[in-house]
Amino acid sequence: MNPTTAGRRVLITGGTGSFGRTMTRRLLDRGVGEVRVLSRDEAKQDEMRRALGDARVSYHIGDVRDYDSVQRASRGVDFVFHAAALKQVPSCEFFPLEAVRTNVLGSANLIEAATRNGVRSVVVLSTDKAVQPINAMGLTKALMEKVAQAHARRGSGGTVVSCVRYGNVMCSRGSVIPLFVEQIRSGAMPTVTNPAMTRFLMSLADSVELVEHAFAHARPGDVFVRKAAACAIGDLVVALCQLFDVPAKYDVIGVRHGEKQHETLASREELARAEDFGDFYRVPVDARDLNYAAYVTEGTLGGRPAEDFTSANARRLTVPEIVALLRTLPEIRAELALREPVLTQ
Ligand SMILES: O=c1ccn([C@@H]2O[C@H](COP(=O)(O)OP(=O)(O)O[C@H]3O[C@H](CO)[C@H](O)[C@H](O)[C@H]3O)[C@@H](O)[C@H]2O)c(=O)[nH]1
Repeated sequence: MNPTTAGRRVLITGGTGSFGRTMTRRLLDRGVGEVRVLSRDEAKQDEMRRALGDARVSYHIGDVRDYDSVQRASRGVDFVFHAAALKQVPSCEFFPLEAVRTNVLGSANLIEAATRNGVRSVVVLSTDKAVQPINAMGLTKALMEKVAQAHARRGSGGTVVSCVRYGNVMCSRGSVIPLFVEQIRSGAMPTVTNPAMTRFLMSLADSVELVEHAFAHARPGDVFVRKAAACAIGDLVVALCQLFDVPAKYDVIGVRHGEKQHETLASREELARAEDFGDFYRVPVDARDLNYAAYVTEGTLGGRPAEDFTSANARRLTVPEIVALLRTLPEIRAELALREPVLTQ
């Protein structure tokens, strides 16, 4: 990625979020010409502006729901990382149309504007919840992927649009690890929905690496999936309790709206046509055209479908492995340093 973004102009939608801030720093380190941050919240932009203090970053207030916002923000841009989304599962359950507006229509706006503005590559951030979705967040992210793939099938006029699918990004805003840490810090019992529930775990650095991989290798309509490891939520909370040296106890509160027991990063149908990159899968778009006979009466011989790739059958992290992983996270290291400086040495 290094040689190609140097001196270039990059737009990050949802740029003040965890991903956006990390990606911006990375791009600045690599000599990017300009990073445009597009987001709705001026306070977060101001905070980011003061934290970075770099004139190569410009801040644009706007909303991907509004075509004019993304049209203006993507003008003259070489590459786009599309991270703007409604991504909290419970809130999307209550406001599904809001999720449609941001995740589906907003993404369609962005792809259209980027194509018209001659952007070379757009990487769209998706989630494991988009596979065999059961909640509004996952359903809208699945449709977002479909919009990206339909764009690829139409012939993209030089703009390569690809998707990456993450699992849970550890310590991202509003996610469970910061909540558990806060509960442990305040002496409250961690609240566990279901200890046997499993999730793929990724660090922010892993997620940025996946986007960079997509950026470097994408063909139109590709979906990139990292072969992430998973953990049981009960093990995650036990690992945190060990790390902070408190008794491993928690309250079981029951599953929230729209939650799955296990997540799926790639379906067996996708895996049957996926290309194995070692740490990643590349799932190419099904590029057959609308010649119905080809797949209604004639069909295509495909490979034998593999199993789905799920957080239940992925490599399961043990408690000591989760402890080791948590220790690598800057947020956890900072928290440990406050409590017991010796632990971080
Ligand atoms: O008080 C709580 C809250 C959550 N959980 C559990 O912890 C796990 C992780 O919950 P998060 O809220 O951190 O994450 P979700 O899996 O619900 O969804 C998250 O991961 C997604 C990717 O799969 C998206 O990134 C999404 O934006 C983000 O909220 C889940 O099994 C959940 O049931 C608890 O045990 N106790």
